[in-house]
Amino acid sequence: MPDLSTLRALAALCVEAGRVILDVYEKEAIEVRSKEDRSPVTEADEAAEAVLITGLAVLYPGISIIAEEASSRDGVPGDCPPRFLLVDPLDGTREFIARNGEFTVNVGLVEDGRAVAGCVHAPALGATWIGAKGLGAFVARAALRETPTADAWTPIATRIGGETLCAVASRSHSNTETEDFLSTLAIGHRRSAGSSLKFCLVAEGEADVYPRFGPTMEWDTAAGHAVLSAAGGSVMTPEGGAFLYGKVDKGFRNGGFVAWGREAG
Ligand SMILES: Nc1ncnc2c1ncn2[C@@H]1O[C@H](COP(=O)(O)O)[C@@H](OP(=O)(O)O)[C@H]1O
Ligand SMILES: [Mg+2]
Repeated sequence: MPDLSTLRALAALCVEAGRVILDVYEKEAIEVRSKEDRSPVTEADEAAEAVLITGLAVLYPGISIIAEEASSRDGVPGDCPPRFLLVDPLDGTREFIARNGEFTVNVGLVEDGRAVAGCVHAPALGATWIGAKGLGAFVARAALRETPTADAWTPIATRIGGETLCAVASRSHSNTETEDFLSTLAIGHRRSAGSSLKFCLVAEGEADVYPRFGPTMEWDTAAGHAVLSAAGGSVMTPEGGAFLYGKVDKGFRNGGFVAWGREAG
């Protein structure tokens, strides 16, 4: 289990990766390639992942890392230990290309199938969220490219939904299952957001529920999941079971989930 100083050091590393991303974001033209699965990738994804892999080897020596770009290059590993890190260096590549600022750097720590600690950093928003089981969740807002100081961190917590709920859903990916699910709830307000920022909106008490029935990979969700759980929320399978990590047999692919501002059960 990490302590607060390790978590802050993890945030500093994510901000460092974010600087590399902003270097590309601020260029006049962003070069975009298509990966084998036809999803977009840019030079920022690869450069940021290299920064994270180097830094994580120092912060978490000896801990296996499963990262998006390495996995799309070399394939996902055929097994994984009980404790490992999931890295998505640039979640929301479509938002990055659209230049709407809603992309994030994500590092999540998994122990025995559970997302227990994580950091989500939004380089173009200057916002960083951290959280860990037993430590709580925190946000820091700083100038772009600046590492948050130790006193910049404010505790965050989910809210108890009122009569109607605020739902948050993907800006780029939705489907009829998501709409069908939302139609079963008393939704008073809807928001869209790209990437793992949706977990952070629920973690900060700005939304109550984030349903996702479209495909995601484990590295897309572990960091945001850890922050949300530490803030008092939960992520469940659509059937109400625990949403787990290390799904080697599924190639680290997630099924659908519903993220809530309240605890499981
Ligand atoms: N068909 C698909 N298969 C697997 N993952 C998908 C997918 N379509 C979208 N995603 C995942 O959804 C993420 C974007 O989420 P959102 O729509 O909430 O912003 C993408 O992250 P990347 O941008 O890191 O590739 C990608 O991993
Ligand atoms: Mg992603």
